[in-house]
Parts: sequence; C-alpha cells; structure tokens
Amino acid sequence: MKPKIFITRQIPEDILAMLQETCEVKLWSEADVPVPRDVLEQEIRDVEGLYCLLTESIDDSLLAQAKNLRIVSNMAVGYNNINVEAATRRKILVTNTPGVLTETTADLTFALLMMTARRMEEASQFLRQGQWKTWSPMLLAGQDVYGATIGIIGMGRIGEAVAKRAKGFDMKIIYHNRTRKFEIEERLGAQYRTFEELLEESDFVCILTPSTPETQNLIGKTELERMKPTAILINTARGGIVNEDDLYSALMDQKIYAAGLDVFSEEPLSPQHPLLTLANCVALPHIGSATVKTRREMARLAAVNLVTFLQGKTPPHCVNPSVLEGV
Ligand SMILES: NC(=O)c1ccc[n+]([C@@H]2O[C@H](COP(=O)([O-])OP(=O)(O)OC[C@H]3O[C@@H](n4cnc5c(N)ncnc54)[C@H](O)[C@@H]3O)[C@@H](O)[C@H]2O)c1
Ligand SMILES: O=C(O)[C@H](O)CO
Repeated sequence: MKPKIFITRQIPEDILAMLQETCEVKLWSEADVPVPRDVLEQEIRDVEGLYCLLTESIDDSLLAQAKNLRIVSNMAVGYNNINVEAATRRKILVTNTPGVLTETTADLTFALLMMTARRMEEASQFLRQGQWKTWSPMLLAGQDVYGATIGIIGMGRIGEAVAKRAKGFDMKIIYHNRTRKFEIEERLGAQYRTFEELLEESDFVCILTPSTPETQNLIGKTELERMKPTAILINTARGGIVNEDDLYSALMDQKIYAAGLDVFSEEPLSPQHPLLTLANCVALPHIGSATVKTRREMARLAAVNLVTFLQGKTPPHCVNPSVLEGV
C-alpha cells in the first residue's frame, strides 16, 4: 500500500506526478491561498507525510493530532514555521531545501541593496508621476555601493554568496557569525567583527541569519542607534529579526539612511503598514528565492526529501537527523 501524504499547495505538475508514483496524494488545490487550519488539522490525522510551505504553522498542537505522521517536508530552507523540538519528541523527521536557492536569494539581496542605496523605487515613482522637470545636481542622489563597507550578519550559504557579489564591487567585507569562517576570510578577504563593531563600521548591514529565539529582535533601537546615519539595513532573512517599530522610528528620525526589506514579522504585510509610508524604506513581498528555476528546484528537493524517507532511505536534507537513529 502506498503511504498517504498531504500537500498544502499546488506544486508543479511533474513534481506532483513524481510524488503520485510512490504515494497516495491529497492536495490543497483551492486557489493560491494557504490551507485553512481546520482543513490541515483534519488532513494531518491520516497521513504519514506532510509537504508544506512556510505559510503553515506546524506547531505542537497540530503535531499532537498527527498520529501517523513520520515526516514534515518544508519547501524552504528556513524552518521557523515548524516546532522542530515538538517534531523530534514525536520522532517526526523535518526536512528543508537548502542550497538550491542560495544564489537566487543572494541576487535579490544585492539587488535590494542597490535599489535602496540608489533610491531606484523612489526615482521610478518620481518619473511616472511626472515630477521629472530637469536634470539637477543633487536630484535623487543616494549612497555609493562600489567601495563601501558591507557588514554581513550570518555568514552561512547566502551570506557567503552575498559576500562574493560584494567582492566584485570592491567592497570591504566584514561579518559577524556564531563561529568564525577562516576559509571565507582567506578566499574573499572578509574580516570578522563583533556584532557591535559591525554595526558601527558598516555602510550596509545585511541580515542573513535564520530566525531563532536568539535572533528575535536582534536589531532594535539600541542597534539602530549604533549604526551610521548614512547606513542602510537590508533584511532578506526573516521578519522578527528586526524590530519593525524601532526601525520605523529610526527611519523617520533619520537615525539610519534607509532600509530594504523582503521579509516581515507578519506576512503578508498590510498595505497600510507605517513602513510603507516612508520613501527611505524599500519593501518586497518575500521574493528572495522567486525565480522559476529556483522555485522548481525547491519544490523538487522537498519532494525528493519526502519520497526518499518514505522509501526507507536517508533524505538529503534533514533538520533533526537524530530522529533517524534506530529507524
Ligand atoms: N527572503 C527569502 O526569500 C529567503 C530565501 C532563503 C533563505 N532565507 C532566510 O535566510 C536564512 C539563511 O539561509 P542560509 O541558507 O544562508 O542558512 P545558513 O544556515 O547557511 O546560514 C545562516 C548563518 O547564520 C549564522 N547564525 C545563526 N544564528 C546566528 C546569530 N545569532 N548570530 C550570528 N550568526 C548566526 C549561522 O552560523 C550560519 O552561518 C534562512 O534561515 C531563511 O530564513 C530567506
Ligand atoms: O526560507 C526560505 O526558503 C525562503 O524564505 C523562501 O525561499
């Protein structure tokens, strides 16, 4: 008998077909909206595998109802939507999709950095609204990227890929990470700094850590006040790492120059959110990994993780591999 799985959103047809070869698949296919909680609670009771997105909260109370569940396969590298401790306690494997989205997310991070520094969104609006009357010496003048200092907080896969791009712009690369990365220091000329030193020295502060209890509100009033008044904050990691109320005040009071954000503590961000009233805040709707090729690769990798495990083998990307001991 094929193992039952539930997929929480439509995925590419060929990847669905691949899953259907080995699993009995149920799918939430109504429009492109997250599966309602009551439907998820119902479906999870019966299945051995769950294929989900970062829009689903896989918490303790949900897992408590999942008597047959053996694997949660998240179609994302970040897995802060999943209570991993609760899954591990119940011997449920959690998998994710690292690597395949690294370069795409680094591209978007660097694009957001440039867009914010050179006020591109503001400039485009200015032109479209018919405000462009003449070339003028200081019109829409922003900050230089080439040769500036970039501070990367979280020198992991994406952090390193951003550093590679920064090297091409002759930037001074400084970083802060839980552990020092000597090989990256040597290869890319990156220099390690304490968290406080990085904030004080950077022209661009880029956040690329995971969302963990430790990184919640990592950047708040105190940290923003440590930054240069000309500095730009870029967050393509997760909402909640930056305190949005404090950021709003810092941008309003010009304590920092600007911010570029792809992620928010509540997603989707309300169009009425105060941050969206500020010309010095560029906001994107969580599109870091959004290229056709990369999203397909993520969908495929999430399927491979799921199928491999249900066939009794070790999936390529386990978040809590201790669950596999004794399986
Ligand atoms: N905007 C998007 O669409 C998008 C796309 C992909 C990933 N992400 C986010 O980016 C994150 C990073 O992805 P990755 O593949 O580079 O992960 P990774 O695990 O390779 O890198 C994370 C790095 O952060 C470091 N770190 C963790 N806690 C830290 C702390 N408190 N202080 C300093 N450093 C710390 C780790 O040591 C690691 O080097 C993901 O967890 C995800 O949340 C967002
Ligand atoms: O964690 C992730 O993978 C992103 O946020 C979406 O690609």
